[in-house]
Amino acid sequence: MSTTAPASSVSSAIVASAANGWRGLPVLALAIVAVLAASTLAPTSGYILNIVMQAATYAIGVAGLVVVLGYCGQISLAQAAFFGLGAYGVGLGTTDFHLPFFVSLLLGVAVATGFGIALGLASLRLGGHYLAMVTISFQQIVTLVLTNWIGLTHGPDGVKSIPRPSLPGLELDRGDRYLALCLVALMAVTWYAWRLKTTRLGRAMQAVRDNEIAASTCGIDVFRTKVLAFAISALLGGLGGGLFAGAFSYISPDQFAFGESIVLLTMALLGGVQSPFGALLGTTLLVLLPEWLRFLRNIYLAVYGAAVILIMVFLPDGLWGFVANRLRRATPIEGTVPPLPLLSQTGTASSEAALAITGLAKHFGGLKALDGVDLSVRRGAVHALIGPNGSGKTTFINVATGLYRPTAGTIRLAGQDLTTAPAHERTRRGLARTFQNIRVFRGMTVLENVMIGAERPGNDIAEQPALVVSRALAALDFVGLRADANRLVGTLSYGHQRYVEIARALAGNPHILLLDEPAAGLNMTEKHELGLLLRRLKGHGLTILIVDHDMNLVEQVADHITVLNFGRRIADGTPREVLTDPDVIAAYLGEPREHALA
Ligand SMILES: Nc1ncnc2c1ncn2[C@@H]1O[C@H](COP(=O)(O)OP(=O)(O)OP(=O)(O)O)[C@@H](O)[C@H]1O
Repeated sequence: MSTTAPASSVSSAIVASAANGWRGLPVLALAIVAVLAASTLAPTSGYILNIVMQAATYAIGVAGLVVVLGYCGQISLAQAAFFGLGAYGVGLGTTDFHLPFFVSLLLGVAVATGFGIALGLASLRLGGHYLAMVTISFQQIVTLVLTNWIGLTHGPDGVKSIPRPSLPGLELDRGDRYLALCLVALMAVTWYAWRLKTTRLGRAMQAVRDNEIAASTCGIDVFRTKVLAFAISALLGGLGGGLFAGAFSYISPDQFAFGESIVLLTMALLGGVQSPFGALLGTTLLVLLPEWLRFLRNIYLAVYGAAVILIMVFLPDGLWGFVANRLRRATPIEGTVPPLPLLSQTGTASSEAALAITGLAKHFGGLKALDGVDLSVRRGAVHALIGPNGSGKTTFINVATGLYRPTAGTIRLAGQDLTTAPAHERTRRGLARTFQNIRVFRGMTVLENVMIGAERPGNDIAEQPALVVSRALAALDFVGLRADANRLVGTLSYGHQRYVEIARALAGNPHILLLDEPAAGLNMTEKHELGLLLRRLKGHGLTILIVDHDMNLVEQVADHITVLNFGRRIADGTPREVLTDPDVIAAYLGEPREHALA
């Protein structure tokens, strides 16, 4: 079957870049060797060493912000708290509990990660500013505990004489060697964060950042993704803090207070929060800038602040983002790919119900947006749902796809009851949709958008990165957007963004596709092209439920029509039966459709 065919006919470099970040591993290995060699030239103690050590350990913590904020879009103002938990893990573990350095580091990182998961769990109920407030509160609690639980933390006096580690045959007590350890950890973390962006989890995070609702209807478990982002971010914060404690041998609560979280956030934003290289750049600059500007004596803080504000106002993507955007080239992807599996289906409808909905009701307070609607979409058929504005069509699609909980009724997909299943679970079972108001992932390329569709849990190739790329390219081929694969999706026209949504849905090889007003906002030419596309899909036997006001489009493709009015079903049958129905003419059409009468 075509689904298991290799993607070798597509440029392997493109497939690798889009699907597999392991390619950076040899570079990482070389860089580590270079750093180890260069570190022998570093001073064993002193000012320069301390500055570089500070930048390296901070940058590890800032990489955590890249994951949680840059990739996943969740504002965390508690990174200094995680940094502090890692630092105190090492500080207290090595001095008071006499544990080996690396065991203490592991404990500190584990505690930080545990609290990171707990904060992530808060995202189930809270989002945006409220979640940010929770992270601030957590930050303050950690500072208070570090300051006031004197019996454990030594309070404001902090922890002194923190030792550095030693490995068999390698004494890391010397400054240059410990610096080498920090730099190796930094490079590994930077590589990991960079690679994460091109993995399935990284794409899921970016999808959640760009559009949570669309992400959930692409099969992404939004809550789990956020918790993972918080966990990884806290883990990296704890790691940076643990190494920081060993670097300076003394820690105190004020080093991990709220102000430091702001400093870490500023580092990420200044360099470019969507790239670990940006975070590295921002951290290096913010550690070095105050040192460089010291000759300005009393006004250096003002100049420093002004420089940071100017850069952030005029370069909203940060310094790295600014350069990366300039260098971005949307090169087309050459080569052939296996066709979409749906193209091998037959074009005949069966009597079996792909989607069976009975007695569906959705009430918003006293408003009955849906009131006991029955609707059955036959496998292989194109079923249209029409009705006047406000009759409940979009609500129907939202309830069917799990974005709204129904007030009453049942929803069965291929015989399975999904009435209470969350949106991502329905997508896993093969339900795909597009939106009336386009919902694409704006920070990502066209190809990445469609890859997220191909990675739908339950899709046969979801776990195989190279095949995900070729499936996404096949879907783009189908809608005619292959040449735009490497463009940022937001640069496409409105009509083409709709096609990206359709390609995203098709790449997941769905059992049924729900199209919510696909012709809305399109011009006449685009509507004509959309009609042709839908006819091609119909020809391949894809089961489709389409909502639209464009009766020409509906007449072109529909095998069956259901009409809603005030949330109730007023007609259901073949296009000829429905479009000549006096109730439908009175409620919606205004006058009989000529084609239907012919
Ligand atoms: N989240 C919501 N909260 C409250 N009322 C809602 C909500 N969503 C929809 N409604 C109401 O439910 C009714 C049906 O709206 P819906 O958007 O489903 O209609 P529609 O048939 O899709 O309309 P249109 O063709 O204009 O898109 C409307 O009265 C609308 O105001």
